[in-house]
Parts: sequence; C-alpha cells; structure tokens
Amino acid sequence: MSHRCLCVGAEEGHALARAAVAPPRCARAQRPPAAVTGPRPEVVRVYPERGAVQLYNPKGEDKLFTYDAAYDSTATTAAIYDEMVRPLVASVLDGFNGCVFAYGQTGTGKTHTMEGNAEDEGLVPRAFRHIWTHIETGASRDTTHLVSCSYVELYLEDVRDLLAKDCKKLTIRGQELSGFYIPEMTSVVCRSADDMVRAMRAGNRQRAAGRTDMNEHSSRSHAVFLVTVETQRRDTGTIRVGKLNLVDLAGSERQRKTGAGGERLREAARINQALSSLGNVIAALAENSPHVPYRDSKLTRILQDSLGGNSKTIMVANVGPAAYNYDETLTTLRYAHRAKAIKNKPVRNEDPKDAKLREYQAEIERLRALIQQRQAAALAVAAAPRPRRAPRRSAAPAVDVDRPDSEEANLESEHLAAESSIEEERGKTSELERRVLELEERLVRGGGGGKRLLDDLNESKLVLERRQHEITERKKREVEMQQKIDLEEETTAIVTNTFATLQQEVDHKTQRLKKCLSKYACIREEIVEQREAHDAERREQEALQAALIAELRRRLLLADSFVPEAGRALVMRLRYNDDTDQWELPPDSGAEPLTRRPLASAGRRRPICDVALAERAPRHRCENLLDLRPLPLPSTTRAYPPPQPRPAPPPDPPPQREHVPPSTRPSAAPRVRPSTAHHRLGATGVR
Ligand SMILES: Nc1ncnc2c1ncn2[C@@H]1O[C@H](COP(=O)(O)OP(=O)(O)OP(=O)(O)O)[C@@H](O)[C@H]1O
Repeated sequence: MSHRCLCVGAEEGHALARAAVAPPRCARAQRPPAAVTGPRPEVVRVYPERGAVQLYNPKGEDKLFTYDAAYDSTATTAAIYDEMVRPLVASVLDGFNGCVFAYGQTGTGKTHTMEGNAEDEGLVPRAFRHIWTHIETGASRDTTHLVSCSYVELYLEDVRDLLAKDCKKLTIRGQELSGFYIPEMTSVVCRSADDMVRAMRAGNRQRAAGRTDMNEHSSRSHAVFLVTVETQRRDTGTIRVGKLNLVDLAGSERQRKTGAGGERLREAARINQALSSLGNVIAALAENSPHVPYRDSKLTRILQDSLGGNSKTIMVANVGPAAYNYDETLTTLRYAHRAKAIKNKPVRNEDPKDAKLREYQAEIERLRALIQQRQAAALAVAAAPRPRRAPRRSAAPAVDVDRPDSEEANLESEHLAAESSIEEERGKTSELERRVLELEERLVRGGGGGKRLLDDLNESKLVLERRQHEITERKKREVEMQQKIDLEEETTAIVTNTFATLQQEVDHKTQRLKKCLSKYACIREEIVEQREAHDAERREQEALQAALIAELRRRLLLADSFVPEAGRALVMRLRYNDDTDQWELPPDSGAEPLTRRPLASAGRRRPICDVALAERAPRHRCENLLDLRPLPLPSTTRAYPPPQPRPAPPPDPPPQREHVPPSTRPSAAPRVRPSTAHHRLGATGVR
C-alpha cells in the first residue's frame, strides 16, 4: 500500500505552491505513528484534511510537505478522481489541454493509480467514462464530437507506437519554441468508453514490463495515452479541441534494491536518466530559469506542453511509507513540492487549423457532392434513348428481312455495355455512400443518449454529479484555507502584537529571532541532506556506469573477436543523431555510406547470404556467431629469437666503442599493442 500526494496546476498564472510548508510546530506536535517503532517501521503520515504529508526523519528533524491534496493508503482512486481529476477532464471537454502524470519510486502504485484493476478502476478508465457520459447526455446537446486516442511509450531511447501492430518506432519532430510533436503516431477514432478501454488494453499488451526485486510487474517504459476531444457547436460552427495526456512514468529505482542486471540494468539507467531530466526541467521551471532543458530527453520533449506550457497539469506523487524507502520517499516529496511552484499558461484551443473534425466534414461534403454528380449522370444515361434490346430468337424464328444479323448483334452488345456501365456506376456510388457513412459514424452527435436523459434517473444523476462537484470544490477550498490559516497564524500573531512594555518587545523579537534561526538551521540541514542525497545518487550513477561499462567491454570483446577489422573501424565512427533518431556516419569521416545487410538467400538458413554464395569466400559462408571460431588475438609477447652464431674475430684490434645511454639504444622490436575497440576503450571509461 502506498500514499498519494497531488499537485495541481490549474488556472492561468496560478502558482502551484499555493500551500507553503505548514508551521513546524504541527510537525513536531504529532507523535510518530506506532508503526515507526514496530517490526516494519513506517515513516510517513498523511493529513488529508490539510493536504500535508509528514516524514519522520530517523536521524534529524521531521519534515512536513503540503500539497493541493494528500491521500493515505485507505483512499480510493474514485475519491482522487472525483476530487481532483474530474475538474481537469471537464476543462479538457471545454477545449483546454490537460495532463495527469504519476511519478514515484518503483512499486509504489503508479500503474495501479492510472489503470487500476477490476476492484478499483484507475484514473484513465474513469476519465474515459467521464468523457463519454458528457458526450452522451444533454450536457453537450447541439454539438458534434470526434474523439480519438493514441498510445506511445518511451522505451530505452525509442518512442514506440503501442497502437500500431508492429509497435513501430516514432520520431519526435519540432522545435523548443514551436513545440514538439510526433507526426506518425497511430490515432484511433473511438465511439464509446469501451472502445477507448480496448485501445488502452491493446497498447498495454505491447508495453514493456519486467520483473525486478521490488515489483513483479514493473513498467520498464514511460507510457503516454493521449486523448483528443474535438467538439463543434452546430449553431456557430466553432470547434474546440481538448487534449488529455495520461502519463504513467516508469519508477525511479536503485540498482541495489531492484537487483537489476543485464537488460534490466540498461532499462533502469535509461529510466533514471529520463526522470532526472524531468527533475531538471521541473527545477528550472520552478526557479523561473531563462533556459529550460526540454531538449535533454525525449520524455521532457513529449511533456513540454504539460510542464509549464499550455496545459492544466496534475502530478500524482506516489510514496511508500516504509522506513527502508526513506531516501526515495524524501526525493519524491521534494520533487512534487518543487513541481507545485510551476505556473502553467492554459489557453482554450479554439478553431485550430489542424482540427480533424473539419477535415472529416470537408471530406463528407466532397463525397456527397460527388455522389450527387454521379446520380445525376446516371439519371441522364437512364433517360437517354437506349438501343432497343433485340428480341430473343424463338425456336422457330421469323425471318426479318430488313434487319441483318450483325446489326442485331451490335444492338445487343451496346445494350449490354450500357447496362454494365450503369451497374458499375451504381457500385461506385454505393462505395462512396459507404465511405460517407463510415466518416459520419466517426462523428458523434452530442446528447445521443438524449432519450435516456428524459428518464428521471439520468436527470437526477446529472444533478447528483453537479452537487458532488460543488462538495469537492468546497472541500478543496477548505484544505486551502486550512493551509493558509496555518501559514498566516504565525505571521499575523507577530504583526498584530502590540507591545505594552519594551521588555515584551524584546521577548517577542527574541522569539522571532529564534524562529528565524530555527528556520535557518532547517534550511542548512536540508542543504546538507540534499548534498548527501546528491552524493548517494552520484554513487549510484557511478555504480550503474561501472556496470554498463563492464557490459560494454563484454560486447566490445565480442565485436573485436568476431567483427572484421574494416567493419569495426566503421562502427566506431558512427555518431547518434538525436534529431533523426539514427546512428549516422559523420560527413567528414570519408567512409563509404553504410549499406544494408544482405538478405538471406531464399530457401537457406539465415546465416548464408547471396553475397557469401556469390563470392565463394569461406569467411562469408557462415555468419552465425555461434558457428564461428574467434580470430586469434594478436600476441602480446615476442617470439624468442635463437642466438646467432658469433662471427669469427677480426684480425685487427676492435675500435673503441662509443657509450650509448640505455634510453637511446634502439630496441629490438617495438611492442605492438593490439588496436582493438576494446583496448581503445581503455581505462578511461566511456562517455
Ligand atoms: N493503493 C493500492 N491498493 C492496492 N494495491 C496497490 C496499491 N498501490 C499499489 N498496489 C499494488 O502494488 C503492486 C505494484 O504496483 P504498480 O505496479 O502499480 O507499481 P508501479 O509504481 O507502477 O511500479 P513500476 O514503477 O515498477 O512500474 C501491484 O501489485 C499493485 O496492485
């Protein structure tokens, strides 16, 4: 079980840090929960009524963080949806962009929060039902809707399309100023909430997941489910487009806890890297820094609008209460607290140029006009005097002396041709009609469940929903007020105090000074802690890097042993291009452009290719690594040269030998270091 804290970025210019940290006295006045000292100690206590989370520090001062809302492990996802997410989805239906993303340590219930299970439906399916209840009831009468969804994941360094059959890789295009977008992602038009749930499940089946020591079904990728709702008012014709990003991030993880190795390790390194970039973006936005490093990772590019852009955003931070996870919980709480300071600038998307709804309507109009043209042409053909069909010859034909047989045959064939062309026209027209119907079916008329709405049941359901909304609004305001009261209690007490005597004033100012000093001590402690956390993270990163280097060395050793020298040199010159998502040869490398690997020869096993067969070179015959023998590594020792027989001594006395210092003496043979990729990597490591 985990606790969930929420930060909401709602209105324009609205500071997410509405609630400052509550006075420390609240934190200290509370006794730690019994579980803190129990066999499985817990260090987190949640105060839902004031949106606060208290973290017991086993070594020093406790910490108290306040958010727009905080939920303990007993809270249901339904409550979170109704109180926090419902208003956001409502504004998406009104043409705003919205984003909900779940962040936290691995295994703390992010996927559970977003997707849920049979007993407790997650935020994503609840959002689907909300959207379709809105469309089907009178809440959107006199409107036409087009709802579509896309689902992508960021796995290792690839963006993959989860709704495409082959899970194809996608490229992120665009610039920081104009915004990033993914042009080729599959977009599925939906006609009901069930359609959307089906799309989500289909995507989940393709999503990367794996087992770690901390989670049996750990998400190994960051997943983004994008819902686009286009709404057109039938009276004015204006179109509003709301986009909802539902993001399930992969969990931050420590290698020593998850026991990740091999592929899991590579995934963990990428996950942590992307989350760290996200943290940097959040920090830059919170500090109003002039440069926000969106370009640093694909995750931050995808979420650019949701972070400090044109979007209302909710961050759900999941934390585990166990003392064992203290460091990760503190990091998550700080991360979320910082996110509260981000100011978003949501704007209603009205009449955008790329509205699909308008495209569809234009296409429907065009097809209808085409159908009308064809029908008119068919009528004209039908009305035109057609050659009379020659009567079938009876068994005993009367001999027609005026009309020869060939003319009759001509008439017959003309008639048949006219009939077949009419038939063909009819087929084409019905094909066009089918296409129009198909396009029209994609567009949903608002208030489609209007008849049902006439039922008292539905009417009262709407009223109930409205009341519920009012109650949650009131509740939210209460939490806000409580937080404000806590904050201002302190300051007003100081400001409004009138001092009867000088001694009173001195006492009061001493008290204030003490508070300031204690705050100062808290901040210093926080800095020390952050430094420690940073060091721990750095050590973790170094360990991870060492493990990755070891893995890389293994692969390079394989490459050195099995890949021919020419190919290896080429591979070492490749550079990764972030923009095109490809490994490329630098233009100045002077190397031939890469050619495609030859295809397997038809009817043979994969390793034998056409080139190999044509060249008849034994080295190409077998490309299967398992069947190959390693090339002998270059020797690092010299062969022993047998001693030469001494020449016979010359008759003259030998000349005086000049003294040669040992350093200038020519060596017999320079020691040759093998120039392999593995050795080039050397002890310096890899960047
Ligand atoms: N509030 C909760 N109520 C019931 N079960 C929960 C809750 N939170 C988490 N779980 C359970 O804990 C397990 C781990 O949760 P989940 O897979 O959602 O974690 P995660 O944060 O998405 O992990 P990762 O980052 O590794 O993907 C699941 O079996 C899930 O059902």
